[in-house]
Parts: sequence; C-alpha cells; structure tokens
Amino acid sequence: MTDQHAATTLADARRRAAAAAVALRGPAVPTPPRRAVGRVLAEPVLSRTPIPHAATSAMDGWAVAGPGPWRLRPAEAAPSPAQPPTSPADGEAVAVVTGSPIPAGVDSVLRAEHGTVRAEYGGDSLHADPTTGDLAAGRHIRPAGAEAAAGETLLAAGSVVTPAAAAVAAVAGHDLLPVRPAPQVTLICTGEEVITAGLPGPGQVRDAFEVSVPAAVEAMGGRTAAVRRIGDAVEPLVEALAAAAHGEERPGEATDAERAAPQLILTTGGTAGSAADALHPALEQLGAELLVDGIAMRPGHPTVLARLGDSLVVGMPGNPLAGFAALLGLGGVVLDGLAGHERPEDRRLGAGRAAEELPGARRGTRLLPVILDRAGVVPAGRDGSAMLRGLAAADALAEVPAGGVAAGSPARLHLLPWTADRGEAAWDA
Ligand SMILES: Nc1nc2c(c(=O)[nH]1)N[C@H]1C(S)=C(S)[C@@H](COP(=O)(O)OP(=O)(O)OC[C@H]3O[C@@H](n4cnc5c(N)ncnc54)[C@H](O)[C@@H]3O)O[C@H]1N2
Ligand code: MOO
Repeated sequence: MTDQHAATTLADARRRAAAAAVALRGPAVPTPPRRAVGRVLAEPVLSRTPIPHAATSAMDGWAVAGPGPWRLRPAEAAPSPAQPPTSPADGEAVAVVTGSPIPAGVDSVLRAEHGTVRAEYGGDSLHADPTTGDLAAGRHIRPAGAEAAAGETLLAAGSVVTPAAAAVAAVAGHDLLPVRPAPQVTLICTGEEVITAGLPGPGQVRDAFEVSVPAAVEAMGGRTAAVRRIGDAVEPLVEALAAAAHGEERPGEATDAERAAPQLILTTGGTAGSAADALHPALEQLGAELLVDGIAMRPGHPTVLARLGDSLVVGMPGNPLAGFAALLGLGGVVLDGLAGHERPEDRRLGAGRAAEELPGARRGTRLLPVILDRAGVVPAGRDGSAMLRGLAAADALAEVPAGGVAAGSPARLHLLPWTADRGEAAWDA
C-alpha cells in the first residue's frame, strides 16, 4: 500500500530511476549513420580524415597559376570533382568546377563570371576581369583540413546523433557509429473496464494509454515493441510481466540492436494498493526489487519503479493524468538512462516564470499542466487526476511545491516530449 508519508520525493525517485537505468544499459551496437539518428553515442566520433581531405575549389571557373593572362589548358573532358587536374605550369589555367580538387601550384580560382576566354596564340587564353578580387592568393580554394584535422573529435560521447551529426560522421568516413540501441518498451494495460473503441457504456472507460503511450515513448527515444491488454487479476499480470522480462515480446524479426537493447516495462492501472490492485502482488510473486513505491507527488503518487531481472518496470497509475505524471516524471528518466544519456535525471527540464499563481498540492510536489505564453507560465486548467484536457493543451508540467508558486516567481518545468510537434510554444516567456 502506498503511504503518502513514506513516499519518496520526486527528485529522489528520479535519481533512483537514473541510477537503475544507467546500471542496466548494455554495450554500444555499431550502427550505420542513417539508422543511428536519434541514438546516443557511447564513444566519441573522431574524424578519420582531414575534412576536406584535399584542397578543393569553391567556385566554377579556372584554377590559375602565376599572373594572367593565362594559357588555358585544353580540356580533355568536362571538368568534374571526380577528375583531379594535374598542377598547372606558371602562366597556365585549368578549368575547374565547385568541388574540383586543387593541385599544388595553383594560386587562386577565378570564377567563371570574372574571366573571358579568347582564341589567341594558337590556343585559348584566359583574361581576368580587371576589377575581380579572385586573384588574391588562395581565393576560392578550400584548404585541406579547413573543417577538421584527421583525428579531431567531431561528436562527443553521450551526445545524440542528430541528422546533422550523422552527416558529419558520414563525411568523416564512418560507416558505423557506436550508439546505444533504443530502449525497448512493453506496455501492459490492465483493467476489465477499459475498452479500446467506441463510446463507453456503464462501468466502462475508454482507454487513454494505448493510443498515446507508444508515441510518447517514441518522442522520448524509446520503441514500443509490444502492447498487451489484461484484466485486473494478478496471474495474467504475472505472466505478462514475466514474458516481457524474458524478452518474449520482442518480435521475431528483431534486429541485433533491438535484441541488445535494455527494456522498460510500463504497466497502467492497478497501482493503488487496495485488494483490487494487482501490481504489487504480481511484482512480489516475481521477486522484483521495488526501487520506488509511491512518490510524494500529485497526481501520480502511487507510481511504482521496480527492477525485474534485467528490465525496469514503471507502474503508471490508471487515472489518466496520474499515469502521464508517472510516464513523464519518472519513465522519461528511465528511458534517457537506458538510451545512454549522461545525468538522465537532469534532462527534459526547463524553467519559466509564473505569470499567475501556480497552485500546489496539500503535500508533496504537484505536477501541474501549464501553458507557456508570452506573459509566462500559466495553468492549463482541467488538471484533475482523472482528466486529460489540461495536458492536451499544455507545453510542460510545472513542478509546484506544496504552497504553490507565487506570480512572478520562477518555476521548474518538465518539458513535454511532444511540445516541438505543437510548433507554437512561446519559449521567450
Ligand atoms: N484506497 C485507495 N484508493 C486509491 C488510492 C489509494 O491510495 N488508496 N490512490 C488513488 C490515486 S491517487 C490514484 S492515482 C489511483 C490509482 O489507481 P490505480 O493505478 O490503482 O488504477 P485503477 O484502480 O486500475 O484505475 C484508476 C482509474 O483509472 C481508470 N483507468 C484505468 N486504466 C485506464 C486506461 N487505460 N485509460 C483510461 N482510464 C483508465 C480506471 O477506470 C479508474 O477510474 O487510485 C486512487 N485510489
Ligand atoms: O496520484 Mo493520484 O493521481 O493523486 O490521484
């Protein structure tokens, strides 16, 4: 039974979640850059070559050596970056395009618009526009190693492979990157009364989690491998937890990375500890280690964190906003820790200033759905434990201490992982 007085603080629960997740993460899996996007590097990425690896032209035009006018070397083929020209003699010019390697002996590149070719002296000669600045030494030549020397650290261990980072790594010659695989999630929804389509009849509620948790997990860097639905009895929950912990929920076509990935099992409902609630007895039967049994926060105070074999279990309360408080307040830390982030308990946090009073709970921390508007942080409203409208309108959950946050005071924020998709938050609040 969760006891509000015995419950751990949210900060402590997050620290325990971080430590447990970091302890369970496995080795890096060498992964092609395209598939490594979104993953966390376990080791730094060094440049395998100077970038660029040779001096190259920044313009279409002519590589010139010595003072003009120049004898234009007869073209054997159209210039191309794939056709490195040989060094021009003094007084010679050779046609180049953007990206053409520039051989030794070239002084600068004269861009095409600043030169004129005339047929003279039994061949073509090139004359520079007298006003051009292109004859300054090195003009329009990108030196070898201008962006990076060989062996230079391009991407730090612990950083996320963004699309741009994948591009840098590929340009630096990498075919595989040492990233940690995406944590795999199994979602187990409990509740006889929960239906997944249509309007709820008497004694029924429409499921809030199956439609939302996989996408929220994805936005937090995890992958939902399986969703199971069971009733309220203990035995099916024991079976579902055991199957997930043994990796039986991983699809047959799972990749090496997915098989090597650490796992988070999310359960919904059945946390509160009354005779009707299955999670505690199920975890006990399985010999799971309870790491957090209740958090001094509202909503979501019956949230559970347990270790089951090599998996972590986050028990999300069934009340919808309470379930999301567990997922966003604690589950995100677990996912970030398993994914390889450093100090996962400090990620996804932000700060804002209350534009009006943010009401607290009677005891403990309140996670309050808030909107960040131009004036500052304001409550989103409709924030009862069984409600969702406030969360749907919110940009963040404000961490409000007992007693509240007065208008004008700073508030700590847990940023919602999908906020970027809304595309409208006023971050200058
Ligand atoms: N005697 C006590 N009762 C309750 C306590 C307590 O400490 N002692 N805590 C309350 C608090 S706080 C919360 S939060 C809830 C937690 O409930 P459970 O995790 O045990 O969840 P259930 O009892 O299964 O369901 C609660 C509520 O949520 C609805 N629900 C469940 N699953 C879903 C779903 N997938 N989608 C939408 N709604 C769902 C369910 O129908 C119930 O209405 O317990 C309080 N009670
Ligand atoms: O955790 Mo419950 O959500 O306080 O109602």
